[in-house]
Amino acid sequence: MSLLETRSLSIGYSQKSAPPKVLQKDVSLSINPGEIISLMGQNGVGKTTFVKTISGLIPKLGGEVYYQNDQLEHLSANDLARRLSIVLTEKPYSHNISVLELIAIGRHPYSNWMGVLRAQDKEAIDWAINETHINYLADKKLYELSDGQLQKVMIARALAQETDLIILDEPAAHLDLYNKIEVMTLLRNIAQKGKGILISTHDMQISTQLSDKLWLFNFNEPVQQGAPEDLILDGTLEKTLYLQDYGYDMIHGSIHIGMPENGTSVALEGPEDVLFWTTQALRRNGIKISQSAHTTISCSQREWIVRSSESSQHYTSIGELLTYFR
Ligand SMILES: Nc1ncnc2c1ncn2[C@@H]1O[C@H](COP(=O)(O)OP(=O)(O)OP(=O)(O)O)[C@@H](O)[C@H]1O
Repeated sequence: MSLLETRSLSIGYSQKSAPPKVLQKDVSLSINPGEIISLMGQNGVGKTTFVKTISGLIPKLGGEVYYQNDQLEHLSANDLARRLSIVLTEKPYSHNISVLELIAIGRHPYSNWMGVLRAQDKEAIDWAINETHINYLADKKLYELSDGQLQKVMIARALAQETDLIILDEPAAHLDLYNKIEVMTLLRNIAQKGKGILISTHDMQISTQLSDKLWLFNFNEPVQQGAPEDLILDGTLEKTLYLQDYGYDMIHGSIHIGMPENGTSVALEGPEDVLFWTTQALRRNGIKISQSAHTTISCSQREWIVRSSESSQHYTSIGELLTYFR
């Protein structure tokens, strides 16, 4: 049974004295237990609107949303909070509460009418704090946290809620690489235990390395979905994100950011890792890599030899090599 399913869902906003602004229509998608899905698309395409619509925070324009076969409209706020936890990019309303108090809010759907925490609530809170490695922050007030620390705390709050489905809007936006990898690994482990995870993101590493599936939103086009690797190889990802003009590198899943070519071209040879970084540096400086060029660079771990018909020059770093072309 799907944890979440949308059937012919239309999302967007009603407007006074004008037809509704429809951002996406006919969206039929589902998340199964154990899946991590990344929702991607350009700015303004409707990702946050989709997340808010399926969470019942804003009204849909048409179609249906189901949680384990129950229609969203038929679930009470408490029922929904036991099935779905959300980490939005918006900051919490009050910054004057402690990390522990915020995470305890995640237990609200389970605690009694006075909000008293039982042993199992405390266990869930401890588990969430341990999994996100934020023990050292537990007693701090939210206003004392950095953006990245607050982000991990918000993830811990969602984990403490112990729902089968977790939705995260840009979970790594404020995280350094180490913490991002930690959170990605954590999400993978949680998914392996049978939870479903939906991430709205612009982060190519999260979407293509972490996710089982991508949902790609585009303007005035049907939603595309599939394994990231399939959508990369058939060109769908490149097209949906409008990367064609920037030379999307399908082999490394990265973009070439460089100067316009300046008329210089070189042929390169050497070990793969050195070639990769040498290529990046040369392209950034407008130099074209062409195996038929007259100038050749032979790379090794510590030496770059530039050979042309007139000369042969030795360099011991990429930084030095670039001086040859300047
Ligand atoms: N409350 C609102 N009323 C009317 N239009 C809105 C409202 N909120 C957002 N929009 C518009 O809806 C469109 C989609 O916004 P949304 O935030 O869903 O995009 P997004 O895909 O999440 O973008 P981003 O990648 O920039 O976060 C935008 O054009 C935005 O201006």
